[in-house]
Amino acid sequence: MRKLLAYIRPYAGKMSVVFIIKFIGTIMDLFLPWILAFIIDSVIPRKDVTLILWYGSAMVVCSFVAWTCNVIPNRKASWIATRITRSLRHDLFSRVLALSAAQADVYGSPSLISRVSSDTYNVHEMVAKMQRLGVRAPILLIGGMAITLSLEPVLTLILIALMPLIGIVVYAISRRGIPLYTVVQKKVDALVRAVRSDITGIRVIKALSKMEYEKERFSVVNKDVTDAERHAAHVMAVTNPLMNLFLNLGLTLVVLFGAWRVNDGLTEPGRIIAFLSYFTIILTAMLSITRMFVILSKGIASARRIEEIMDMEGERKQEKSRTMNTDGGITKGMDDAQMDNGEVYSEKTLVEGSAEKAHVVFNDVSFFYPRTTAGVRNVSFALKKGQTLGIIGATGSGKSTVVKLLLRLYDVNSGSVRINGVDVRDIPDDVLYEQFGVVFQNDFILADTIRENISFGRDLDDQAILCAAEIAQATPIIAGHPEGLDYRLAIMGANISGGQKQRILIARALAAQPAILVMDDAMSALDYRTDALVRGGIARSLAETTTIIVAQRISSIMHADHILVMEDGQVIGSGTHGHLVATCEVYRDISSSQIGGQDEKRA
Ligand SMILES: Nc1ncnc2c1ncn2[C@@H]1O[C@H](COP(=O)(O)OP(=O)(O)OP(=O)(O)O)[C@@H](O)[C@H]1O
Repeated sequence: MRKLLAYIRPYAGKMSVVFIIKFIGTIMDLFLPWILAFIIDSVIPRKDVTLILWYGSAMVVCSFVAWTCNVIPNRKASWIATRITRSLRHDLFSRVLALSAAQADVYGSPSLISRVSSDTYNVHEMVAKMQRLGVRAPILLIGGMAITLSLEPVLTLILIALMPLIGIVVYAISRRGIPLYTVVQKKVDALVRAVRSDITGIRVIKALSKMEYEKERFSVVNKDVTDAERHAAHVMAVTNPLMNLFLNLGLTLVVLFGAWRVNDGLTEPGRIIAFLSYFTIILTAMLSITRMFVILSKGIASARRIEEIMDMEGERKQEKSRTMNTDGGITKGMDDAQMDNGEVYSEKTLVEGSAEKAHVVFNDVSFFYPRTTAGVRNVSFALKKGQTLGIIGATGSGKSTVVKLLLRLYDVNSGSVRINGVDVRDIPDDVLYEQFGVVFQNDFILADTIRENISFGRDLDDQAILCAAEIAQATPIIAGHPEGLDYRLAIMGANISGGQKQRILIARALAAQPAILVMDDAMSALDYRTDALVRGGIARSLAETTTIIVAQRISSIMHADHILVMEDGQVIGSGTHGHLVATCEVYRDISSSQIGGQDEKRA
C-alpha cells in the first residue's frame, strides 16, 4: 500500500474537497428523518398549514442539497480514481517493460498481463468506492447513532448491544477475504495464460483438429477460476444476510419497546417513526461498510501484487565498479579496445588477431536459466567489426541463448560478454540497445502500416525505410500494394506470408544501420535465392556492421567469417565452413544432409 499512497498523495487536496461536499450531503440526509419527526410531533398537532408547508419545503431543500452533494463528489471521485489508476498502470507497464528477461520468467506473461489489467481495475474500484462510501457510510453510522441517542437513548441501547457482534463479523470476513481474493487473482493469471496460448496457436489448433481438446483444457482452468471466485463470494456472501439478521432483530425489538413506551406516554409516535428511519439508514451504512471491506480486500490484494512488480529493481543496475566511461564507453573510440587478456582467447578466438581489435567478445561464458540446468556452458568467441558469425545446431542447443546474453536479456553466471571491450553489464541499457538491430524467431508485426512496422517509432525518413526494404528484399511487398508504405499490416502479420513477414522484420532491423545485427532464425521462411540476396545486400550496404546469424539452414551461415556449432549448450565446433567440414562431424552431417556436395553453388 506504501507505493499506492504515493500515487494518491497528489490528489489529497481534491479528495478533501470530495470529502467535504460528501460530508455536507450526508448531514442533509441525516437531517430529513429528524425534520419528519418534528413535523409529526410538533407541527401537525398545531394544525397550521402554512407552518407544515414551510417545514415540508425545508425537507425538499434538504433532499435537493443532499442529492447534489452526492452526485458531484461521486463524479469527482471517479475522475480522481481514473487518474490515479492511469498513472499507476502507466508506471506498472513501464516497470514490466524494464524487467529483465529472468525477472519476467519468474512471473510469466499472463500474470504480468493480469497485474496490469485486472489488478489495476481492482485498485481503481477501491480508490473510487472508498471516496464515495468511505465518508458517507461512517458518518451515516456515527451520526445516525448520535441522533438516535438524543431521540431515544433507551432504544439506542438495543442498537449499541448489536455493534460488537457486527464488528466481529466484519473483522472475521475481511481477514479471510484478502487471501481468498489473492487466490482468485492467481487463478485469473492461469486463465489468461490459457487464453493467450490458445489464441496464439489458433491456426495450429484448428489444423490439428484439437478444438475439443483445447475446449476441455480451457474448461478446467475456467472452472478453477469459478471455484475460487465462488469460494471467495461464498465467504463474503455471509456478511450481508448476517447484518440484515442482526439489524432486523434490533428493528423488531425497537418496535416492541417503542410501542410500549408510546403507550406509557414516555415518547411520541413521530420519534419512533424517525427512529425506524434512522435504523434503516444505519442498516444501509452497515451494509455499505461491509461492501467496502469486500472492495478493500480485493483492492489490497491487487495493490500488493502490483507493488511486488514495482518493487523489483536492482537486477539491471550497471555495475560501475567495472571498466567504463561515463557514457558507457561504447560510443567513442572503442574500435581499438583491447581485450582484457589476449591470452585467454588465443586458442578460442575465431579470427586471427581478433584479440587486438575485438568488437564482440564472449569470454568463457556460462549461463543457466533460473531454477533449471538449461543454458550454455563455456562459450567463447571474438568478432572484429564488420565480421559475420553464424550459429548452427540442433533445436534447444543454446543458439538463441547466446544471442540473449549478447543483448543482455539475461546476465551471465560466469565469464563475460563484451562489446568494444566493455562488459555489457557496464553499458547503460539505452546505449546498449542502440547498438543492435534484431530479428527474433517469432518477432511481432504491429497492426499498422508497413512504414511504421519498419520505422518502429524511430522517426526514420522514407529514404532510410526504402533503403532497408531494398536490402531486405521487401520492395516487391511495398510495390505490390497501391498504398505502398501506407499499406496496413494485420496484427501478427496475418495478411502477409511468412516470408514477407520476415522480410519486413529484417528491414526493421536494418533500417537504423545498427553496429551489430542479430538475426535469430530470421530467414527460415525465405527461399534460398532471397536468403542469398539479403545476405549479399547486408554485406555490401552494412560492411561495418557485425552480424550474428542463428540458422538451421547451413546455406544461411556457410559464408560467415566464423561459425559456431552448438550441442547441449556447448560449442562443439568453431571455425569457417571449410574448417568445420574437415573437423566437426556434426557440422559435416548437417552440411551433407542439407546441401550435399553442391554447397558453394546453392548458397
Ligand atoms: N526462458 C527460459 N527458461 C528456462 N529454460 C529455457 C528458457 N529459454 C530457453 N530455455 C532452455 O534453454 C535451452 C536452450 O534454448 P535456446 O532457445 O537457446 O535453444 P536454441 O538452440 O535457440 O533452439 P531453437 O533452435 O529451437 O530455437 C533449451 O533447453 C531450452 O528449453
